[in-house]
Amino acid sequence: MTTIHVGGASPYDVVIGRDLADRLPGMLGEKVERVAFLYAGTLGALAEPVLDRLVDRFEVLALGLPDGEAAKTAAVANDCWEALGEKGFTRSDAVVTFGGGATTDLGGFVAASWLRGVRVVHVPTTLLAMVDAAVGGKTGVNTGAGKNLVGAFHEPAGVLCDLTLLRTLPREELVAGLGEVVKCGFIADPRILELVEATDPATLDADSPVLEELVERAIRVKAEVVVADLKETGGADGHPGREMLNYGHTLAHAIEKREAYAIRHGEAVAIGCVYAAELARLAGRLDDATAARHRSAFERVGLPTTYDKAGFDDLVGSMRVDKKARGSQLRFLVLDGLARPSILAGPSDELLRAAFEAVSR
Ligand SMILES: NC(=O)c1ccc[n+]([C@@H]2O[C@H](COP(=O)([O-])OP(=O)(O)OC[C@H]3O[C@@H](n4cnc5c(N)ncnc54)[C@H](O)[C@@H]3O)[C@@H](O)[C@H]2O)c1
Ligand SMILES: O=C(O)C(=O)C[C@@H](O)[C@H](O)[C@H](O)COP(=O)(O)O
Ligand SMILES: [Zn+2]
Repeated sequence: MTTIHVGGASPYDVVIGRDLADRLPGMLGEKVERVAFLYAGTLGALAEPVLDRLVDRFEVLALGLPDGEAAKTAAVANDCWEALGEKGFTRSDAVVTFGGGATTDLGGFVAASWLRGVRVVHVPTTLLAMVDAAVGGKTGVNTGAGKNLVGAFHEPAGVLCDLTLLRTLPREELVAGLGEVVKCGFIADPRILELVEATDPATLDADSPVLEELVERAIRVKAEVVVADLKETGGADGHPGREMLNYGHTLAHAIEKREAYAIRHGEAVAIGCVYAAELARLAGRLDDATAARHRSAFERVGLPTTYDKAGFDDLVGSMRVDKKARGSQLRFLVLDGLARPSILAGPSDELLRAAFEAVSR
């Protein structure tokens, strides 16, 4: 078992290991009386051991949520608020989330907004949620205009990454999670890329020690970044700060919207990172070999690196509501080299299009 401490004004621990359900009540603390257990509704059987531990110690309100991205709506958040209101949840009560990143984002947002903020502990059940969504306090829902446009920063009181929960995760979901892991390799920890390149991707499963190392490394990357710049206001000396975690996401979120969320987030991130690498290469900021390594690393684990050529105009429209945009200016997180994140502000239409050609099919 490994514990990664995430410092800052509201510090917490991310515990990574196996069969961790017994640790959950302790993470909630002594003062909590009632717990709202917000879980992905399709995962009832998987949630049972965790729910049992909660029922032993707390009064529990269990709310099954719609599966995946369908949970990330204002309407679902509202249903949760109404349920908490009916039970009279107070500020000394807490939320526990159990599911993938869509569940932790929605549940985190409910916790952030109920009474302006109650404790939340995340129990992520996908690789993606373990290495990314459950850590760092970004919570939120989608709107008609795009992804994650309403939300709040609300750090968890703890995160429990029980790798045994990944045993039932479909292969494509595990692969999607590797998209965010490989992203961390490019922005901050090249050892991640070496591990991915040296390992047969088929062996990366819930019981793989290499997967465990990848999980730990990706969480360390995220923890270090969010401690330095929780609210994404930027780092010192022009360093992009937390925006570095958004590598590949400008295009990724636009693709997800265009696909009505039928593409997995991690898949879209892979395409988005290859696109960002092409932008940087064509702008003369990234060498050819590192750009090519993007394509090979994401493809090696089974992720897509190309997208429908016809989508360009629609995607550019959606990218304009990306949170990194300022006024009419698009801003992209790019690399000036391996693990050297920086910002490309106001790229020309020609550059946007040329880079898109390189990822088009
Ligand atoms: N807040 C953040 O910092 C952050 C970071 C990255 C991603 N995200 C968000 O996370 C979401 C993507 O998360 P995701 O990839 O986990 O997708 P998801 O939550 O949609 O889960 C994917 C699918 O896996 C199923 N599933 C989950 N755990 C399972 C298990 N153990 N066994 C069997 N099936 C299981 C779910 O029911 C769902 O159908 C996106 O909405 C993305 O925007 C947020
Ligand atoms: O934690 C962050 O910061 C990230 O950007 C991590 C991303 O992987 C994640 O998908 C996040 O939800 C994107 O946030 P958004 O601010 O672009 O909505
Ligand atoms: Zn992401």
